[in-house]
Amino acid sequence: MAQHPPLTRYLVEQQRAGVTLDAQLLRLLETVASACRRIGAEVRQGALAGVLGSAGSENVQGEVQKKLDIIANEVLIDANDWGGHLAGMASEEMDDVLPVPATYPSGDYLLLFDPLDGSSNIDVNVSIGTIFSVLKKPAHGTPLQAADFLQPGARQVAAGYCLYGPQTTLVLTLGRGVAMFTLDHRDGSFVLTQEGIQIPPDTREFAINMSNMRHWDAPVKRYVDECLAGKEGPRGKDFNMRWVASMVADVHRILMRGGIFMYPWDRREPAKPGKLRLLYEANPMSWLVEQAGGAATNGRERILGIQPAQLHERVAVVLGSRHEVDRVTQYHQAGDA
Ligand SMILES: O=P(O)(O)OC[C@H]1O[C@](O)(COP(=O)(O)O)[C@@H](O)[C@@H]1O
Ligand SMILES: [Mg+2]
Ligand SMILES: [Mg+2]
Repeated sequence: MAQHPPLTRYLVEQQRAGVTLDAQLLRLLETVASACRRIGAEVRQGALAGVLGSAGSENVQGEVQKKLDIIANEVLIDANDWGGHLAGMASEEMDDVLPVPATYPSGDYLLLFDPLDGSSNIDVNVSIGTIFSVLKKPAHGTPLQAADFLQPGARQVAAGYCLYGPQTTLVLTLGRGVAMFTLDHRDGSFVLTQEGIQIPPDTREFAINMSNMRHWDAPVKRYVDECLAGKEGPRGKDFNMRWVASMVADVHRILMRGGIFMYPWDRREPAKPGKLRLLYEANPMSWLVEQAGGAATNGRERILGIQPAQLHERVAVVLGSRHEVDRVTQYHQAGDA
């Protein structure tokens, strides 16, 4: 293998090594990568391309959409809806699922995405990204329906994200470990720069939005209090804290050097299980983290085992270094007992 093989070569070698990767899935992954390259180009142009600021609209979840949320969503749709590899798409920014238009051949796969993660960071030039998840369309022979997308994360066939930061980085799993590709801006190719990424099981770094502390449940408060107590506390070591407010950047840091990320349920909107979306954010990130030897739960159960009941379902998220995630999960389970 060349020192930095391009994405296509990596995919073909995965296929040869026994990963189930048919021609449609191969095209899908290439297409998502090239859509991310285009989104990344818009991000880099920023004010020069007039892509910053609010779009003046709201998505189905009542969140104000930024111009880039909409642009990224459109780029992903335009790139994917004609190629014969997809049956349909679902996005954080679309109310309903989008079948491939009848004028184009339909494929076997479903693509789910958070087109632009970390929207609050767009206008301040902080890392943002695109998160994606791929499922197989159930073979029921009837037209595409929203229920086709309601599969537990354990059934994903591919998942990843593209981080638009100081470098543009594509991170991917096909169920055999996690690989990272860096965009070579000189020729526009994603090349393999790291394989077999492993998250250390222990960490001294946690990520949570501390401003919500007064709204947390007791197990989360206990865990963070113990971290804050440092060397003198029950953990016997000092912890550091990081919070980018772009899940994609926080998860990338954890894949690179370990840590724990939490966006738990809180009392602000008690009817919502959490802020993050199960299908577009939690499932793909949880699979990546598990594939890198980490763990991901909603505080009580494995995220990848959750049967989704609706498209835009939310979930509490605790993911990262295995021993820390286990600890937070045990604190919840002890509280429930
Ligand atoms: O602003 P808060 O409450 O800290 O939330 C930050 C979280 O919200 C998100 O930005 C949600 O993603 P979107 O930008 O796709 O809505 C996560 O990326 C991040 O972890
Ligand atoms: Mg997001
Ligand atoms: Mg988003």
